[in-house]
Amino acid sequence: MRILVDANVPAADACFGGLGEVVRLPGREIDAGAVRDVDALVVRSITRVDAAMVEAALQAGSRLRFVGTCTIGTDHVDQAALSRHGIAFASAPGCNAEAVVDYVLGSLLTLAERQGWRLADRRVGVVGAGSVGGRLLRRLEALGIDCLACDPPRAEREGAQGFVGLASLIDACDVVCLHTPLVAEGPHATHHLLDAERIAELAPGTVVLNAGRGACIDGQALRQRLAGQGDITAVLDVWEHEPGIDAALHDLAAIATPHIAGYSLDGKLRGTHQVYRELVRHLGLPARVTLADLLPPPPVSHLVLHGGHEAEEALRLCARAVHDVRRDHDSLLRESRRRGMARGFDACRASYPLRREFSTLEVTLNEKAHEMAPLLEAAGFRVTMV
Ligand SMILES: NC(=O)C1=CN([C@@H]2O[C@H](COP(=O)(O)OP(=O)(O)OC[C@H]3O[C@@H](n4cnc5c(N)ncnc54)[C@H](O)[C@@H]3O)[C@@H](O)[C@H]2O)C=CC1
Ligand SMILES: O=C(O)C(=O)[C@H](O)COP(=O)(O)O
Repeated sequence: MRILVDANVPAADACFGGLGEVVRLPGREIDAGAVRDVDALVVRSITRVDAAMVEAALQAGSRLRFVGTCTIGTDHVDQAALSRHGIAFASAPGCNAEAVVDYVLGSLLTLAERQGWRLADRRVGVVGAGSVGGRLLRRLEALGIDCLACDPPRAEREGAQGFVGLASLIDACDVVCLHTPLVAEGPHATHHLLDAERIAELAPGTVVLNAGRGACIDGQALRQRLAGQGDITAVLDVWEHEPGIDAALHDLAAIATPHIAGYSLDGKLRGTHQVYRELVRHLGLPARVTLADLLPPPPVSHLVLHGGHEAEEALRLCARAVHDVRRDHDSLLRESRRRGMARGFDACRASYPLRREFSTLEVTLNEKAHEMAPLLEAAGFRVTMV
C-alpha cells in the first residue's frame, strides 16, 4: 500500500509507516498526477481535493480509496465527489481547537496592552460557537468576560436561547471573533458573512478577529474601512486567496499572522493521529500508535509567580511563555518584505516552530500570588500553589 502524505504533516512515518510505503510531497504540489499511484492520500488545508483532481487521477488508473485531512476545516475537499467514487473520507474535528483559543486570548491580551484597555472591560462576540467558538466562550466566561454567541444553525437545532443574531452581536460587542467554517451556499452560507454592509455597522473602536476562514470576511471592504476611517482594529490569521494575500490589508491589520492560529504541536499531532485512527479503521486494522507516543515534553513546562502582578499582566506573562503572537506577526512582516507576500506567507508556515498549548504550562503560585489561581485556571493553565 502507498500512502501520499503532505510534507507538513508531523509524525507521518510514526503513524502511517507501519501501514505501507509513505511518500511525502509539499501540499501545494499534490495534484492528480501525484495521486495516480497511491492507495491513500493524507493532506492538510492547502491541497484542493476537488472533483477534477479525483476524476483525473482515477482515469489515469489511481487506486485511491481513502482521503484524510488532518485539519478541522474541510472546505478544500469535495466530499460529494469522493463519495460518488466510493472513496472514504476522514477529517480531524476539534484537533487544534485549543490552539486557536490560545491564539485568540494571546492576541486580545497583546492588543489590550498596546491600546491601553483591559480585556475584562470588553464584551466579546463569538460568531460560530462550535468546537473552537464553544471552547472560546467557555474560557472567556470562566475569565469573567461578558460574551455573546451567534450561531444560527445551532440556534435552529437547540432553540434561540443563549444565541443572538449577527446584527445584534455587532451592535453590542467591542470584539467580534469569527470562528465559522467557509460555506459557499445555503441558508447559513458564510462566504463574506462580514460584507461591506456589516463592516460599515462596526462601531468605532471595535476589534474584528478572524481565525475561521479568510473568505468569511470581504477583505476589500475591510481594507477600505481600515484605510479610510481607520477607526477599527483587525486581527487576521486567515485571508482571502492565501498565500497570495492582499498586501495592503496585511499592512493595515494590527496583528497579521499566516494561518497559524491552530499550529500547536499538540493540535497537529492530534490531527495526524485522528486521521491515522480513521485509516486503520477503514483498513480493518488495530490502532497500534497512541497519541501519547508522539507528544514530547514541552520546551517550557513550568513558571513560578511570586505575586506583584496585576491580573491581566500575569495572564499575558503566562500566555507569552507558551506563545508570543508578536513573533508570528513580525515574522510574516519580515518574510513578506524579503520574499514577496505569497512566498513569505508559505515560508513562515513551513518553518513555523510548532508551539505547545496553554495546558502544557504548569504555573506555580507562591503565597502572595494565590489570588491569581482562578484566573490562570480559567485561561487554561495548570496551577499549583505553594
Ligand atoms: N485559523 C486556523 O488555524 C484554524 C481555522 N479553523 C477554521 O475554523 C472553523 C471552525 O472550526 P470548529 O469550531 O472546529 O468547527 P465546528 O464545525 O465545530 O463549528 C463551526 C460552528 O459554526 C457554526 N456556523 C455555521 N454557519 C454559521 C453562520 N452562518 N453563522 C454563525 N455560525 C455558523 C456552526 O453551526 C458550528 O457550530 C473551521 O471550519 C476552520 O475553517 C479551524 C482550525 C484552525
Ligand atoms: O484545521 C484547520 O482547519 C486549519 O485551518 C489548520 O490549522 C490549517 O493548517 P494547514 O492545513 O494550513 O497546515
